[in-house]
Amino acid sequence: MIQLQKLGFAYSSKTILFNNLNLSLHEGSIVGVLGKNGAGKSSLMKMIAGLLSPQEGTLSVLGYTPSARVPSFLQEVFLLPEEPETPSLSIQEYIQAYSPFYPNFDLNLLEESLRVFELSIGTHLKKLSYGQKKKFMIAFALASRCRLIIMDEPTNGLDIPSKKAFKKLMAGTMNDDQLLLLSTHQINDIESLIDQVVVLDEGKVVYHKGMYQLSKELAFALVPSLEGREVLYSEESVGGYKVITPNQKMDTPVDLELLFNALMKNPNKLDHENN
Ligand SMILES: Nc1ncnc2c1ncn2[C@@H]1O[C@H](COP(=O)(O)OP(=O)(O)OP(=O)(O)O)[C@@H](O)[C@H]1O
Repeated sequence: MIQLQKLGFAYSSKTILFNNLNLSLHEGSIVGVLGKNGAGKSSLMKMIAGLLSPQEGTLSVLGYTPSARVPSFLQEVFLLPEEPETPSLSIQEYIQAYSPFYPNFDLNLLEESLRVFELSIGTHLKKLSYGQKKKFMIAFALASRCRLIIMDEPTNGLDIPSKKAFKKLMAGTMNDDQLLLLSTHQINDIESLIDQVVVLDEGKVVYHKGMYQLSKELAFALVPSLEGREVLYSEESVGGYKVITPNQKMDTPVDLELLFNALMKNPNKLDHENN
């Protein structure tokens, strides 16, 4: 669904953001995009949605060149930015005004999501808090039933019950012909949700792997000492060391935060896809 080849992008000649970026993503997945501040997560998402145009390489999304922004492409791609701007309308009016852009819009799903998020359809958007507005926009994005849904930091501003509701909604509503791309620093919010992880660093994809494959290859544990172990990465922690080791015996839950820290220290240490 998304193919990036040898992509190059710079906001100015002094700051090259992407240099030879390669990535291939297919439908039927929920993909988490991780990276340090300024790694380019939001820029990449904007590029995939056609709001920025790469200066080098090729980018194809659903068979389209995103920056051409043809209507049939825009109907199938929903980008929810980190700070969504909403017009001065009630939730009901917003739905009436914007749902016709999406041919597969699912009003039942929207109503169900509003119920889960405890939002009322008659409320004016200007009266919503930041987190409530965010929840409405998440609900609307899901209800668009676009084939590609992109969410930049979706859980930012959500309280703990809402984060739980978010995960439940995401896991229960995505179809096999859809791709959900999430960027976040809130790794714990997406750990159990995503089935692929992409890590950006220094203008490149330094890691891209399915969570199942990851748990087959690597083990994550808390151990009292490092002695006598083949350790790929370790971090001191309460009670000993958090370690990543080759998985030789059994699958352990993936600790994405530890994986991310390990990749930031040395992207080559873990098995990587340095396209
Ligand atoms: N409109 C812009 N003009 C110039 N530089 C920009 C612009 N937008 C972003 N940048 C720069 O591009 C780099 C990547 O920014 P981007 O917002 O894509 O990163 P990010 O990974 O989403 O960061 P964060 O995690 O902090 O949200 C940063 O160095 C940023 O300063």
